[in-house]
Amino acid sequence: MADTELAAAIKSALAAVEIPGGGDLAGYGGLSDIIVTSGAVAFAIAVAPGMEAAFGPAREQAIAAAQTVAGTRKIMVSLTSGKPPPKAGPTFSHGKPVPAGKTPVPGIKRIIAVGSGKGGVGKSTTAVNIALALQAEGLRVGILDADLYGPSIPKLLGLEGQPAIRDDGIFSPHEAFGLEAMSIGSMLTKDQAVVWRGPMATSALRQLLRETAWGQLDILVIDLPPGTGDIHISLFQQAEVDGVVIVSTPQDLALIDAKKAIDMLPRFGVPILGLVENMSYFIAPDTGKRYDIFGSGGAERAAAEMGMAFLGAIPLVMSIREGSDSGHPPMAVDPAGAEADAYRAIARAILSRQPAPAR
Ligand SMILES: Nc1ncnc2c1ncn2[C@@H]1O[C@H](COP(=O)(O)OP(=O)(O)OP(=O)(O)O)[C@@H](O)[C@H]1O
Repeated sequence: MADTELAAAIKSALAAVEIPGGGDLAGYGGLSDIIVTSGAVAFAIAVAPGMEAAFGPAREQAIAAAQTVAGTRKIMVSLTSGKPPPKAGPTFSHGKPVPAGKTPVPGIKRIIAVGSGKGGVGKSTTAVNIALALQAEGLRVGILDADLYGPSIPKLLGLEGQPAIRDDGIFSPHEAFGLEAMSIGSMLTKDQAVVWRGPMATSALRQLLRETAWGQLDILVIDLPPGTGDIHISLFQQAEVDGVVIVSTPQDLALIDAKKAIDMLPRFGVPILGLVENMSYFIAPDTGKRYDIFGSGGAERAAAEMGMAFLGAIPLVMSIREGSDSGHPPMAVDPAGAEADAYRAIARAILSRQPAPAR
């Protein structure tokens, strides 16, 4: 079945799902487009603030109904709270038409998200150092840890304590190395497990993004969770993300995962800025000799095959691991070092594709 036919069949199946207040999901104005990829089906249900729990059963039934027609594809349904999107007509933000449901985040000119196909490839480390490298280019930069299931920004930036909350309930972000930083991780006790149900995670993301006093930022870097899921869908549907950077290691498996991760982006209208190859090669600390331990050029070839830009490669070096794991990002503590050069080159490649902040 073609993707459009499958989307239509899923929409018909959603007619069997009752929603709070009467009526069915297929006819509900808050139902987003149904996005079908080779491995997944994704859609969102916009509900009024406070109605997330009431819509929980409808979400479960929607997943079950979609699964009956979608075969082995993974079904991802998120509840987004806020005003249901208007039924017709584009809304306008900063002079540009934006798809229904997306609203700008006040004070933030551009949003760049950093994602990966799977965990452990160094996505968060790369996000932090790219944010610092963008700052080194003279931009005001913030970083939001959207990896709600495994937040690592507090460790990477050495954030201590909880963010302050103003009288009006808005978070004051942490300041670290000149970055404005927010992470759910700094609100958890050490080793506390994060168990979110989908709607809770998406509303936590909305709060972190929209109820933080970011000030005026040229760029907000968002560290996404690995893979694709509720958080990605929720973010891409509520905010205009100007581009996504995909981080991958050279191993083939990770690259296959990365391909899956990027497959869904164009369907949300989110541009892919390009691929960063992390832990690309190893420089022996004693001899300075370079070893392409996983083979070389895999990510660059994969990027070319997928028709996207190759933004650069970061070596596998002990100083990155040690500095990152102790809250001393190499880009901040050794801006003249070779590692910083690699991150700076990537930041410049990003800016060359996303020139001056336009909003
Ligand atoms: N270029 C590098 N050289 C050496 N170590 C690195 C490099 N990049 C990341 N690391 C290390 O790899 C580990 C995983 O990195 P990181 O937490 O950034 O990955 P991630 O993809 O964000 O993982 P998760 O999916 O768990 O969030 C960390 O210990 C980090 O210090």
